[in-house]
Amino acid sequence: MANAKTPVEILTEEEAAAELAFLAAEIARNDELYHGQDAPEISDADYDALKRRNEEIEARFPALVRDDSPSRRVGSAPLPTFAPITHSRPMLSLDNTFSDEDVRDFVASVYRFLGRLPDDSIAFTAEPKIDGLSMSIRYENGRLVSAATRGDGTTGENVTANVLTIDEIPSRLPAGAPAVVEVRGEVYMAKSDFLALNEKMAAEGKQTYVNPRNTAAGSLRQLDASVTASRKLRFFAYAWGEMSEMPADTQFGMIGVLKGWGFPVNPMTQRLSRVEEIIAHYREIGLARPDLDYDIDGVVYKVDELALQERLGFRSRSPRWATAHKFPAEQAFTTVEKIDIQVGRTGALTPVARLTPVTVGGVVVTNATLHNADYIEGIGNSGERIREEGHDIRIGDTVIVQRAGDVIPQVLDVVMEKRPAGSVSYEFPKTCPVCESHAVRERNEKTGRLDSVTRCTGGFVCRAQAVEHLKHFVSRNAFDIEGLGSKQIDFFFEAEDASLAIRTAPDIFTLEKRQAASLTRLENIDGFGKVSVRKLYDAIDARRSIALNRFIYALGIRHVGETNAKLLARAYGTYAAFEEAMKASAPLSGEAWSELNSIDGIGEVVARAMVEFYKEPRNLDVIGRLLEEVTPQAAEAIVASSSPVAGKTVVFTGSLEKMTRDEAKAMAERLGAKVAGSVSKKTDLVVAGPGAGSKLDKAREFSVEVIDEDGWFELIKGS
Ligand SMILES: NC(=O)c1ccc[n+]([C@@H]2O[C@H](COP(=O)([O-])OP(=O)(O)OC[C@H]3O[C@@H](n4cnc5c(N)ncnc54)[C@H](O)[C@@H]3O)[C@@H](O)[C@H]2O)c1
Ligand SMILES: [Zn+2]
Repeated sequence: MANAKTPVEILTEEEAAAELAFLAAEIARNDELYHGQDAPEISDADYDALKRRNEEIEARFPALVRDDSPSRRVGSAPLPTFAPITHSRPMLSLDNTFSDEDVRDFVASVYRFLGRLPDDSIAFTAEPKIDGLSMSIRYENGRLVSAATRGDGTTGENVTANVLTIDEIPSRLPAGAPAVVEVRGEVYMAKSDFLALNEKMAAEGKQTYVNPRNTAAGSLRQLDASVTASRKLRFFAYAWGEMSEMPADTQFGMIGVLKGWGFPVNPMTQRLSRVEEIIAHYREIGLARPDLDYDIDGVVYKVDELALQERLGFRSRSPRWATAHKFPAEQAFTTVEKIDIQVGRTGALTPVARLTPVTVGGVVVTNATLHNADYIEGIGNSGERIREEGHDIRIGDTVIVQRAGDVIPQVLDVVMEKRPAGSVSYEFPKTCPVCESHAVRERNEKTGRLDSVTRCTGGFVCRAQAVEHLKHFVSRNAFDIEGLGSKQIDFFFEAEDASLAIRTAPDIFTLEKRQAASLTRLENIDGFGKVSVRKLYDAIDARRSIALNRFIYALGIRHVGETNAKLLARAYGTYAAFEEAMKASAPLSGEAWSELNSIDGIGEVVARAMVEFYKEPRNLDVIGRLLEEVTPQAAEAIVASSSPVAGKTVVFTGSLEKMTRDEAKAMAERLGAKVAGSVSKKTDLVVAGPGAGSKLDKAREFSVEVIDEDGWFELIKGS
């Protein structure tokens, strides 16, 4: 029996008929999923391949073309949930071209049809093909009266209420517009709005959407128009239906008219006449594509002169005067050759799929991130199933990879039919591949779910973590040592010679001393020279004194980023006080612990991470050696000593009416006060607005002075 791989040239008539029947049903099914449900099951490239196969077979066996052939149909039937609208003029599809050769053929066919010679110049417009859903919007006497989806090209769905919520679509036309106007174009969702929507869905623990096009279509076809209104849809006008009067006689002229009426039109639309110019514009739009805030899947060429369009006319499902030049698919099939594990600074184990190289949208892809163990198993961040039916990813699997712009390639799905017999599910390592320490997944105390990240417990023992730690230590917001970047760290870390090796941060500061006593000279090594070595030593020496917050940040404690490091430096003032407090917090109770937790901005997760860090003797050893070389400066005392709140610990609570919480905090800190998030024995003053609750009770318990906002302004008056 023939299959989709059998060359069309050798199909028997019987086989061809059977395959055409199969394709008609399969394409109709996918049309319904895509256009009807906004939930396609296969990629656009796969869908286009089915369509092409159908066309090729029909071209060889014209007598077998079926009445229900996909080459004669547009879209899918309108959903019965919406009232039907019969289009005054059909809304058709476009013929596709995939190569420069196809484009030349298209242009030649236009010349041929019109009986023109190649040196008669026929103008074409070239404009991006927006990946949204097409809409026909009817105006009578300047007022929007109805809006319809394309449906099956003849009958669409009445979505007037939904379309009225789209800001970019005018509900009235300016005076002077013809009595009947039908504007056609594409409703779409901006990529940025799509990402924001998905972020919101994820934050609410809801299922996220797959892509902007399906989301736009789904958002528009809502029975409740207020849902549509909340979705920020946009519009590009590029065509028209019934017009009681034509305001222009070219495609390009009509676009100008639509623009004048207040419709957004695409700024990359151009009028060109030579094929080479058309192809050059296609490349230009292709290059701009990753940076556009909306998805496009090709460039549409249309004969510019409307009189010529009329002469060229239509085929059953598309105009003869236009074609869509598609971009190469940004998805492709390849196989997973193996799965490697990378180890980061905090010990996170990240799986990476090594792929058989494949070109995706013009770029060769060899790797794809697999994020974590759950992702490989087919489980998303909130426990939901990802990929179709939660397919897991296995070594040897054929997968669909996708590249969108500069984003790291993703594995979109697994082709289950091609899974090798006897394949086994991937077993995530239980030990670190670099140091062989145990790798664990912590349990989130709040949700009870396992953390998605698997971590190496090796800490300083782990070479991978050690080298990433060093890179963090010298990074821009930490020690920022000029001439000591990621590349140099790799070199020094791997160096065998003891006078060159940098394995932990203190080694950076003993390098010059060790070198002075050694015969292996850094300046003789490729990539270094006398001058650059001297510069490096100077840069290192320049950091022997460093701001406390940078020092704390450089330690690379989990969850302690720049902001937290600043808060800690400010709260403790000196490194000695900071370290002492962290050690004293070890029991996770007592005064030091509650003081740590009362620092505004420092949450319990951060506090715990610091306590853990300071419990580890190896960390203390490294810090001890580091402090022999480096002096963290005491955090600048910002205390305006004359102010009545200088040196005091203040807590703001309740709803403040005369200042925002941030303002209050900044004001207090400027006056030398320390602002805490909760009331403890150490609190000197509580400023309470209306609705202050438990903090007020605490204040009474510790007999802390409580004042209201007015009292606060009275107190600091003049300072
Ligand atoms: N994955 C699937 O299962 C599946 C199923 C059906 C269709 N599809 C995809 O949908 C598309 C086919 O649908 P189609 O029949 O709408 O054909 P089409 O996308 O090839 O072209 C026609 C449509 O392009 C749109 N368009 C965007 N910008 C335009 C412009 N500047 N000028 C004119 N038209 C413009 C219009 O909405 C028009 O109806 C293909 O991309 C196909 O891959 C995918
Ligand atoms: Zn390790």
